[in-house]
Amino acid sequence: MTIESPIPVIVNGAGGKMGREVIKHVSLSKDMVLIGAVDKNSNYLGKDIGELVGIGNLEIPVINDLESMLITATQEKVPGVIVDFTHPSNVYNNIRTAIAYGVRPVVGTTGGLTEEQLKDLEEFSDKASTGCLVIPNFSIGIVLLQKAAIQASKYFDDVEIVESHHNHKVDAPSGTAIQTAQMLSNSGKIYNTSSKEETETTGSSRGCLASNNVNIHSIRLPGLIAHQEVIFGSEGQVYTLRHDTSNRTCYMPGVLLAIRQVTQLKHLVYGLDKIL
Ligand SMILES: NC(=O)C1=CN([C@@H]2O[C@H](COP(=O)(O)OP(=O)(O)OC[C@H]3O[C@@H](n4cnc5c(N)ncnc54)[C@H](OP(=O)(O)O)[C@@H]3O)[C@@H](O)[C@H]2O)C=CC1
Ligand SMILES: O=C(O)C1=N[C@H](C(=O)O)C[C@H](O)C1
Repeated sequence: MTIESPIPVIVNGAGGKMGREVIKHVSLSKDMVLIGAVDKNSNYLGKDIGELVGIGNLEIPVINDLESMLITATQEKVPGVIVDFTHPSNVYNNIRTAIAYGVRPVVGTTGGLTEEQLKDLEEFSDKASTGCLVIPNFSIGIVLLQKAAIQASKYFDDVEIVESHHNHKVDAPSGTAIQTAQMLSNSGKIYNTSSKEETETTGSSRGCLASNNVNIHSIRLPGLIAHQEVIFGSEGQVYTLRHDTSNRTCYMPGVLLAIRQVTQLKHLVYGLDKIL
């Protein structure tokens, strides 16, 4: 019987809301070993990440130097994985740098990749034969909502998305809403053509127009975590699909699955639905 080495995992954005959950769950997973915690927030630098997230000393200080962490990962027996929950402004560079070092990225950060950048990363990952997962939403509930929305879109020609998040979110619309609109558009259908030509008295009252004319509306309020409604309408009826996040642990089964799956991949995959 061969005993497989645990997957070495680095968490980037380790001190943030998502990073802290990932640290806890990776530390509890027998087939993974946490080797590093990166965060640029100076409040966390030098502190032990285990102490910071409340699970006891792990002897892993938070550092700000991503590249030196990636070099450390290359010295491990098996290829490492880096989980990124940071900020839209740096995510493209983080992914490229990780792939260049042969460390597989699992990316949850939203709002930071243009279509061109995603395409470039696809090519780069392919050339390097290094797996990469870019996942706008790690919850199973959203995957199921999106599947139901694709079904419903065969019968409804009018649809709008309302996404609501906590007021610390920096990107709008949410990555999940953009992905949902893209999924609804894969059929080629152009939505909402029945609406009258409109005048917006105050700017953007009708939200933004995403793929194939799907409107997305973004709400930001304290007290919210992450919520999405996909609302279909036709003559005499409204059909609403809704997902609510009450706790960030809902993302963790998806994150752990992604860490395991990315080690088996040699190219970039977009979306949790593709690896379930
Ligand atoms: N895919 C999914 O299922 C989910 C995705 N997300 C996405 O994940 C991202 C993070 O969310 P969340 O944890 O709530 O955000 P937080 O702001 O709570 O955490 C992000 C952390 O990363 C740090 N950071 C910012 N820039 C860098 C950098 N260049 N290098 C290293 N660390 C950095 C931040 O520091 P500082 O405080 O100084 O900015 C902070 O400590 C967002 O894009 C969000 O939309 C969130 C939930 C689920
Ligand atoms: O910032 C968040 O919180 C979330 N971001 C992701 C997104 O933009 O879709 C996923 C989830 O909605 C939570």
